[in-house]
Amino acid sequence: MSEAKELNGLRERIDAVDAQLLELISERARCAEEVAQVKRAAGADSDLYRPEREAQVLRRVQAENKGPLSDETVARLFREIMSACLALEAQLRIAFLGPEGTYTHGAVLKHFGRDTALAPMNSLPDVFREVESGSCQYGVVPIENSTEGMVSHTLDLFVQSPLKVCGEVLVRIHHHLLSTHDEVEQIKRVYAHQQALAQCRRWLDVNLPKAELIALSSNAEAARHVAGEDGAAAIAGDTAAELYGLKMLRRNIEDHPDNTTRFLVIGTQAVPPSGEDKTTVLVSTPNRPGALHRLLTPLALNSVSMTRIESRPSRCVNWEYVYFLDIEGHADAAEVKAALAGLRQESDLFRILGAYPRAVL
Ligand SMILES: O=C(O)C(=O)C[C@]1(C(=O)O)C=C[C@@H](O)C=C1
Repeated sequence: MSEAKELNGLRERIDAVDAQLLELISERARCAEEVAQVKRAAGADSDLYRPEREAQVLRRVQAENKGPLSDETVARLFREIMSACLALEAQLRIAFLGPEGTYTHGAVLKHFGRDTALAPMNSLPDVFREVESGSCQYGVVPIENSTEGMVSHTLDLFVQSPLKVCGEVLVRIHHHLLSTHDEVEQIKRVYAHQQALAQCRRWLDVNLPKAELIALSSNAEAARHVAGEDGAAAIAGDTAAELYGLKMLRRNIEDHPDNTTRFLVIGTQAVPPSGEDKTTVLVSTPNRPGALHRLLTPLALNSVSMTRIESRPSRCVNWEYVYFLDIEGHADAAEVKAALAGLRQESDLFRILGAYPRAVL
């Protein structure tokens, strides 16, 4: 068979599959519209977005995937299908630390897909405020980075805010050298956020030892800047490259390849169990010997695993601290409930910040 004939045959098969896919995706979208009607009839208008259900759908398609596409790719495709289906039910507005093109913007797209309205904010307090006021239903904020540690500003904002944690997003931070030029040799100046310059220090020393390094307020700002400047490159991620139409001169130039940032989704919704969940609590204890030990004992007694503990000054009394605990399991699960009851007895301040699905993507 000639190549053209073989290609034609395969393309006919692809066309037929696409027609079926379109029919099935449309059928799925019609189901989502009906789901919205059922929710509205039950008065559950505000909770059209269901994080626990989305996590279950994504986990199921990954478990059932037989290839050749990777589990990650299949989940990403279904992420976008669900995002489009949800957009038929309601238009979500998501606040995040802007400008567009930041890694937080990347986290929003990864978690919610592309069918939401974006509300880039100038500061983390603005993100909390937008969600508290109801202008945005959800917000996405950075909470910790595997090399830089906690984002203490975010933790402090939780102490004052009534908002809940509705989800988590893990984003592998890959820094790329972006430019309008084709060759690294053409680059005389490199713009990026101070942290990104530091995280690519070794690569820059070896590959662009003579380039001037200029710190800007964000990597996205750097990408926007170089789009119009000769001899310049920015260090930024995929989202910024796409947004500003820049070429990837070199990919993954970070010195530590497994640099990951964890983001939290904040909102007003209490999320039911998804089957694989986490709970974040905020507690404080009086400052006396053995207080922290006593505080954590109920977790051990109920075989509940703590994955993280962070302390922050309480800002009410000098040398008194509040603790943020991440524990495995949903706050409604029997053993977690029992552990939290014990914890509550040992603490002055006790708040469940949220129980939410473990990150899937
Ligand atoms: O199952 C629901 O509650 C739906 O609204 C449907 C659906 C989906 O497309 O699968 C859409 C949005 C929700 O966030 C969860 C799932």
